[in-house]
Amino acid sequence: MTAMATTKTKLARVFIDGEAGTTGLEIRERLAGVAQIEVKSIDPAKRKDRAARAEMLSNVDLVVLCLPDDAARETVALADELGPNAPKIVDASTAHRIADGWVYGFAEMTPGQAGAIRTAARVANPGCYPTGGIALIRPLVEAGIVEPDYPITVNAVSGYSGGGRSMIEAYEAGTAPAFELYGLGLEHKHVPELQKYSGLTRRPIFVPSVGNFRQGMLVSVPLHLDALSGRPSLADIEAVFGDYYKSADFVSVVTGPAAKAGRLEAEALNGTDRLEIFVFGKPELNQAVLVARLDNLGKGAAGAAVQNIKLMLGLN
Ligand SMILES: NC(=O)C1=CN([C@@H]2O[C@H](COP(=O)(O)OP(=O)(O)OC[C@H]3O[C@@H](n4cnc5c(N)ncnc54)[C@H](OP(=O)(O)O)[C@@H]3O)[C@@H](O)[C@H]2O)C=CC1
Ligand SMILES: CC(=O)N[C@@H](CCC(=O)OP(=O)(O)O)C(=O)O
Repeated sequence: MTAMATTKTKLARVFIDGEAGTTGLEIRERLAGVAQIEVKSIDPAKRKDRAARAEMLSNVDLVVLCLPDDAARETVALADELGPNAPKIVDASTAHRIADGWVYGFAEMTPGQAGAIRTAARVANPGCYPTGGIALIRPLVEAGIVEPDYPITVNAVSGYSGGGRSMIEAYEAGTAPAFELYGLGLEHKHVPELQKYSGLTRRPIFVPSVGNFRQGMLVSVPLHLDALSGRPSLADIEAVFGDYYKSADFVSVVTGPAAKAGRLEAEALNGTDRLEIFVFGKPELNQAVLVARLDNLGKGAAGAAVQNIKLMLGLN
């Protein structure tokens, strides 16, 4: 008999804590297509059981937290108890986005960010709205066009899946409004990460809204060009974005007729992990509106999480 051993590549083991939730399901679907990853599931009856979760943590290479903030903190505490045997962590909740010891999981944010994610043990996945806002603001702050203390306003609209299971149920039962502004107390949970990673010293005003469509997102930033450093033209701003994202796989700058049409719908990137940037405006008025379009469940959540998981496991 030929002694030919079958060589089996070792798969990376990933546990999705909260795999039955909105974000967990999206991540699970995406990981099903990654040959080098084996997703480990917990007995659904034990999904909130501390001992069962601790046991799972000790048997995987990476855990993704798709949980409310308090439950995410609890899983991190369980991982801390494992010391050097703790798995790597990607946290999709808001709990650790500006916390020390965590790397912010927006790979295109700076030239070094993908490298930082690659070597990190703990990565905080960005919020959906900050993904759009930071993508628009940070390049202009770094280019010196937007001063860090410029009074920035960010407006945004999201599909209702952004609100998780309870909001999805309310919309699908027909009990939610067709459209509403919210966060009008100006304390939305995304403001701290939006400010920090955009590089702003002045707290931005953030006005989110939600409409009667399942997923899709537009994040917009109005600017008075004559109040910016160097009074840039629309073309100058487009050029900054074009250069900043020239090597990015998932972020692109849309120019030409689409950017001149003067209107934009929110659902065009649904089902993708991409983010598009548009520069609208009228030179004679010295006014511009920058817009980021993304799928809140794609680049705004699960797409970014899978991008981070792959980087952390050395798969891209
Ligand atoms: N929806 C979105 O667009 C985005 C959401 N996020 C973040 O991801 C996280 C999850 O959100 P989302 O998927 O929308 O929420 P969902 O409400 O859809 O899902 C949350 C999941 O967590 C489970 N869960 C709740 N408490 C515990 C616990 N103590 N132990 C174990 N499992 C628990 C829930 O189970 P059960 O229902 O049985 O209680 C449910 O399966 C949140 O922190 C959210 O902020 C991040 C980016 C985007
Ligand atoms: C429509 C809606 O309610 N959206 C959520 C944000 C969803 C999201 O991506 O935020 P996290 O990643 O921080 O959960 C909200 O405004 O709280």
